[in-house]
This record gives sequence, structure tokens and C-alpha cells, in this order.
Amino acid sequence: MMEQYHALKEQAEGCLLFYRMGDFFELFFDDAKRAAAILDIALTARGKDSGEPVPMCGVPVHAAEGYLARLIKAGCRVAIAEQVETPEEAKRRGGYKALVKRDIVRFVTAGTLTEEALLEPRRANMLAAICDVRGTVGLASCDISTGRMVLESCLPGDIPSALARIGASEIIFPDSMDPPGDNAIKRPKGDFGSDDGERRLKQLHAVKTLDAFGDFSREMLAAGGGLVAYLDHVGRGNLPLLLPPELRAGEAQLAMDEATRASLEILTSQQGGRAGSLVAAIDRCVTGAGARQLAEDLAAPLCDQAAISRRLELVEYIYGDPLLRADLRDVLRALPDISRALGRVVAGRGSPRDLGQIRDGLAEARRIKDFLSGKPDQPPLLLSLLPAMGGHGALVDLMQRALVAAPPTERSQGGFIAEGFDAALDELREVSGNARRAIAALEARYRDETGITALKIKHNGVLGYFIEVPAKHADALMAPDSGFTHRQTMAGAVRFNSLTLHEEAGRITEAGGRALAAEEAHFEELIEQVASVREAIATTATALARLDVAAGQAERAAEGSWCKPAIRDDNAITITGGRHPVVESALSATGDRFVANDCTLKNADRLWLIGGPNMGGKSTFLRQNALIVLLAQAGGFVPAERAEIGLVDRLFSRVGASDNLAKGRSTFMVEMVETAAILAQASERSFVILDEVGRGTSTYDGLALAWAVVEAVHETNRCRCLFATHYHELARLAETCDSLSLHHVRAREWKGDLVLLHELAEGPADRSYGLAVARLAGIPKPVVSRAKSVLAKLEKGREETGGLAAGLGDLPLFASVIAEDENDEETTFLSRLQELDIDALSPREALDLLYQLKRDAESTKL
Ligand SMILES: Nc1ncnc2c1ncn2[C@@H]1O[C@H](COP(=O)(O)OP(=O)(O)OP(=O)(O)O)[C@@H](O)[C@H]1O
Repeated sequence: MMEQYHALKEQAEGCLLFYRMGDFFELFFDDAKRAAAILDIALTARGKDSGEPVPMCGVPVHAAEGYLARLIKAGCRVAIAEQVETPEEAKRRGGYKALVKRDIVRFVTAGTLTEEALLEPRRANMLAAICDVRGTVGLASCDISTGRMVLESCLPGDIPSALARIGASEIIFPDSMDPPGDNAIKRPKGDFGSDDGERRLKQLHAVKTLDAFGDFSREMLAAGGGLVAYLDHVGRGNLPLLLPPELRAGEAQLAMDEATRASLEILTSQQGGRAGSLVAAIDRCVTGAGARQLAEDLAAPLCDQAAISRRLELVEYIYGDPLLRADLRDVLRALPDISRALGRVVAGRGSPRDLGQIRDGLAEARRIKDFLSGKPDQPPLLLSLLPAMGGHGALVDLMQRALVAAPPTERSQGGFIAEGFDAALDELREVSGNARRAIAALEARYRDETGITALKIKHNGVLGYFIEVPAKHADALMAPDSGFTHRQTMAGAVRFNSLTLHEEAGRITEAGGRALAAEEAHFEELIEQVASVREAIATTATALARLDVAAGQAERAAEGSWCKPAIRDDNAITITGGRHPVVESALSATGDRFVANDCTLKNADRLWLIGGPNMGGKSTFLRQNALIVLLAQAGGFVPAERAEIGLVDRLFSRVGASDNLAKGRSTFMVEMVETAAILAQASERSFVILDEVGRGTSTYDGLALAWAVVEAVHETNRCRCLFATHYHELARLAETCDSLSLHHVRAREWKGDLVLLHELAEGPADRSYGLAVARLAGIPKPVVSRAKSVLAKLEKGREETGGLAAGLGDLPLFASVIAEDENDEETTFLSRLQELDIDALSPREALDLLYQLKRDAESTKL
């Protein structure tokens, strides 16, 4: 056995091996140790290997899903080795001692799950494949549970932000590339051929060309091919549901890098969970599919004014009719998860219950369509969704006739095909029903004949049907001419058979077996019918999810008095009475009120410098405006009285410093890397929020950097920007930067206590309140007093010397510094040429020098 185990373990490619032994999956050696620790189950030993006891643990097959879920969550991958022949077949093949053949039937990995129990209903589970083709990177992403597949390409530098947007639980990459992330899985380069990829995709969707789906580049096809090859590998030739690939157009989306996503806590909070995130604060979807669609919308807001308006109009339509909203949400609530049921059906792991869910979901979709079709003034998006929600009449009708009302998850016991669907099946059921009734009659007859009132006819898996009497009455039945044959003696009871019982039982078994086979045949047929129209069913599911998102957004807007934002094609942002959805919810839970604030950025006033005390609400204000832009471009209402958003192409957020020790970067380093990315990428169309740049280093360095960054954002990037800072000295930038204005969050000291008003006002912050905040935070009185005297000394010094910014009066303008820098490089270059003694150079040296000069010229951008 161990030999077979080791051979399978070899094929398991580092995954935990679930080795099927009867009713258990067993794990051995290090697998057993690891799994036992994660699952908190007993680690025992089985036999010996090279004289050492073999560590072992096991999980019952019927409960395996729960254990698998925990292992996957803990970052494991699992290979399932099943018995692929029965013990009888093994005996026939190799004699009495032959070992049952086992094979790995599938791999269970984080990105390839379809089981209901292993998936979170409100989160998409993404698998991504990445592949570099001549300097451009192809990305394929797929939610296996619903079959949606998207292909895109990006530059190598954009890989982290693309992967952050996709949020895959598993990433695969060719062994010729560097790993793109911690959870990435290396696969053979051969799997990522673009020709192969194209062929695979064409074959999968039975088309001669992929043109109808989109114009896919070589790198996209390579990544798509790699993804399909991987799925083929983990399913051991059994591919899950894959819908035709969609092309993702990069420009149509609001770009956000990984740091921005993390800092805005879009799908997960800084604590790592969904609680406290943006999506948790706004999700009012009543279906899992809706919640997943909402998360996708928030992860990839749009940049296309028309597309955003279409979504907004649908939300407005449902928002404006509270009765329709309530009715619609009620019917949607009862909707099963069609896309995931479809995913399981196509992956070959569907159950009768999944078919029932698809039937009920499609029937419900039609009812929703009929309900909405009668309404006046439907917005364009709704009009385009409605056709997708009908059209499955024949299939629904078939499944309604074929399946019982609530089909079971387990199909081996039968009982899911409805009465009246198949006359032959009904007859078989009648036969076994009659036989069952005959057995009941037989029991009564035997009681009469023997006079034993305690006589019973029972059934179990080993003996089948048998007659059981208490031991004290057994003698009469033991008599040779009693008509009963002895089968088993138990403590206190004895079991018998009889010819009549044997015959009736035989009828039940035979009819039951044939009925099961008939049900199985119908099941396969239904599966095939569903699979043949999978794309149409998936489209229906997507339409329902989109409807649920809009209804949920409308509900959230009604709950919080949110407004429909106006989307404009300009560089302004005008938000009146804006609020932070997450902070506001948190405050309302404790009965506190959120103070709404305005934000009006336009070309002539596009950079706001915001000062004020710690805890005053600066970060909250910065974030709330970024979130309002994000929500608006995702096509939803926003927490404000009024909002006009000039389309943003890229959103950057650097709020709150954090170490990234895993990547070996200190707080300051992280801050600088992120700021560098903003300076390099932000355009006039971008929106940037920056919080306390320069805080992580010495005061002089910090102030100098903050100063230069503000100037660069103002002069070079020219984007809309909110910049929060504690450096009062930066206020002087208002003298030289025309489009910069000063603002502060208000605070007051009242009877010695600090009162934070969380209200934004124009003008610079009047003073610092650091010590007052420290006192609020519980710093011991003596420490605060001591700090006060140190501060008094420092302030005196500042008065005498002119303070930190004393020397900045004659600082040249930023633009002239750039020109100066460029001039510097030009001058150096020219003087190198002038000083050159050409006659002293050999031809070889001259050529080398020419190359060197060209390289230098390129690197200095001359
Ligand atoms: N507009 C508001 N209305 C009511 N409470 C608010 C508001 N803004 C912020 N707060 C409260 O104040 C707390 C601190 O806010 P925030 O972190 O934004 O302050 P900050 O000025 O950025 O502070 P620091 O400079 O220390 O980072 C928040 O957690 C919230 O409870």
C-alpha cells in the first residue's frame, strides 16, 4: 500500500494527499502532521515505514468538505486520491490480496473551488494566470464558480495593481517568469503558448475564430491558455464551466494601485476582514451574486460617462419608487445562486438540488421580467437587461415536470424525479411500493400465525429484509418445519428469513435498482440540457445580479439620504455635504453625529492644503472624497447632499503610514515609494489624496520633501489633490502656487479641554493642538506639563530665529529649478565633449565612448 501511496504522493506536486481508505480520507507522514495541526484532529500512527511508525490522521468522507475548507483557508492545496475500482474488481484482476487501484481524481486549490460549502456566498473566488510575451504581460482571470473569464494585458510595472484589482486567491505563472506574488503557483512554460491558448479557447467554445468575443493579443491568449491548461490539470481532464472570454479594456476603468486600494479599504479593511470595509458599509444586496457583482463594480469603477450614467439611472429608477424597490428586493431575496449552481453542474459536480436551483432561479427571473416589463419609463439599462431574464421557457417547463419540488443534494438514493414524468419509472416505484405494502401485510400475517406480537420485519444494509423476534420466542421459529430459516442470533433477539419475504424483498431491490438507474439517466439528460444553454443561463444570472446591485444601491441611498451624483467631463469635483460612509455608520452605532463637509476642486483651485489638530478629521475628509468619487464612478449614489464629479482617470490615496516588513520596507520607505508612484503617474485627470507626506523622517527632511511634493503636484502633475499636513510652514506655498488654497479642520479649546468640531474651514490652521490631543489620549499629566515647558522654549527659539521655514523666503520657483536641473545636465554633457581629445583615442575606444555618450544622453533625457 505504501508503494501506491508514495507513487500518488509523487504526482501530488507538493499538495496534501487525501488517500481514500473505505469511508475515510487518510493522510500520512508530514501531510498528516500538518493537517492534524490545522484541523486540530488526532495524529496517530499506522504501520511502519523503514522501521519508523508512520504518522497518520484521517477525516470521514461524508464530512470531508468542511475539513477541506479549513485546509484551503490555511493556505494548503489538496490532491484527492479516490479508489477507482471496487474491491471485487481488484480481486478479479489480481487475486485475493490485490490492492484496490487509486488515482488522483482532482486537486482542490483556493482558486478552483466550486463546492457550495467551500465558497463564501458574497465573494467572488478568482483564479488568475499571468504570462509575459515580449515585454507585455497577459492576464487571464476567472471565477470558476460562475465561469466568467476575462483577458487583458498590461505593462510589467502594472502587474501589482492589476493583480490587486482582481484579488485572486490563486495566481499561476510560467516557470520562465519571476513569481508575481506570495501565493503564486509555478507551471510549465509549455502550458502558456499563445497558439495553444488560442486553439484551446476555440475548441472550448466550439468556434473557428475568437473574433466574436474580442480582439485578443498574443499575451492574452498565452495567459488564457495557461489558465485553461491549469484547470484541466487540477480537474484531471474535467474542465469546469468556462464562459467565452471577455476582453477587458484598460482605459475604460478608473485605475487604482495596490496601495490605494488598501488605504481606501474598498473590499477589506486594514484589519484584514470585510467588516469595516467600504463594500460592507454599502452592500444591501439580497443575493450572493449581487454582492459579488457589487464588489466587482467597486474594485473596477468605470471611466465612461455614458456607462456610469446608465447604471445611475437604473439606481434612480428603483430609488424613486419605494414600493417597486421593496417588491423587487423581496422576489430577488428568494432567488437561488444560479451561477454557482450552473458552475457545479458544468464542472460535473452538480446535484439534483443544483438543477432545482437553476429551475427555480430561471422561473423567478421570468416572473421578475414580467413584473418589471409592465412598468412605465424604464431606463435604458433595465431595457437591455430584461430580454436576458426570459427565454428559458422550455427548459424551465421540462425541469418543473421532471424534478420534485425540493430535490436532494445526494443523488445516489434517487427520489428526485417527479411522479408523472416517466411512466416506466412510476411503474417501478409502484412495484416496489406494492412490495413494501406486501411486506407490511406479511408482518401482520406472521404475527397472527405465530402469536408473537413482538415480531417485526426490519431492514438493514447487511442483511436486507429479515424477521426479528425476541429471543424467548425464537424456539418456535427455529423448528425445521416452521417455514422460517435462521439468519442471525443477537443478544435478546433472533433474526429469520422466509421464502415469501425473500421474494418480496427481491422485488423491491430489483425495482429499486431499475428505478435508480432510470432517475440517473434522466439526471444526466437534464444536466446535458442545462449545459447546452449554459451561456444563456449565465447571462440571465448576470442580469439578475446587476438588478440586485442597483436595488441594493437604491436601498442604501434611501437609508442614508444619499444623492445621485452628476458625472461631468471636466476637471472639477464639487461635493456639498459629503460624508464618509464607513465612519458615519460606525459613529451612528454609538449615537454620534457625523459632520458633513464640502469639497470644491476646480482648475483654478485644484490643490487643497489641509491643516488642523490630530484627530480633527483630516484623514476622514480626504478618504470620504476619494470614496465618493469611487462610488460615483462605480455607478452608485453617494453619501452627500449634492455631488458633481468630473471624471477621474486614476485615483491615488496615500493615507496613513504602515510598515511593509514582509517586503523589507520601513514606514518611510513605503511612504516614499508610494509618493514616487503618484508623482510619476498622476495626470490632470487624476485625483490624489496625500496624508502627511514626510512624517516618517526628521523634521527638516520631512518638511523639505512635503514642500517639494506639493510643488511638483501643483506644477507638474496638475491633478486635483487634497494634501493633509501638520507642517504649518507649508502655508507659505499659497503665495507661489496659484491653484493652491489653505483649509483646516476646526477645533476649540473650551475650559481647558479640546473640542474637535470636525468641520472644514478656509484658511490656514491657527495653531497646533498636539499637547491637548495627547492629554485627551491619557498621557500622564507630568509628561504633558513637561512637554508644555519644552514647547515654550522651542517656540521662543522659533520667534528669535524665524522658525523652520526662516530660510525659505528667497527660494526660487519650482519651475525654474526644473529648468536649472536640466541645464546642469546639458552643461556637464557639453563640457565632456569639449574636453575630449579625439586624436588620443583608438577606434575601439572611440566607439565605446560613443556608445557611452548615447547611453548617458538617454538616461538624462537630453
Ligand atoms: N466629519 C466628522 N464628523 C464626526 N466625527 C469625525 C469626522 N471626521 C472624523 N471624525 C472622528 O474623528 C476621528 C479621527 O479622525 P481622523 O483620523 O480623520 O483625524 P486626523 O485629523 O486625520 O488625525 P491625525 O492627524 O491624528 O491622523 C475619526 O475616527 C472619527 O471618529
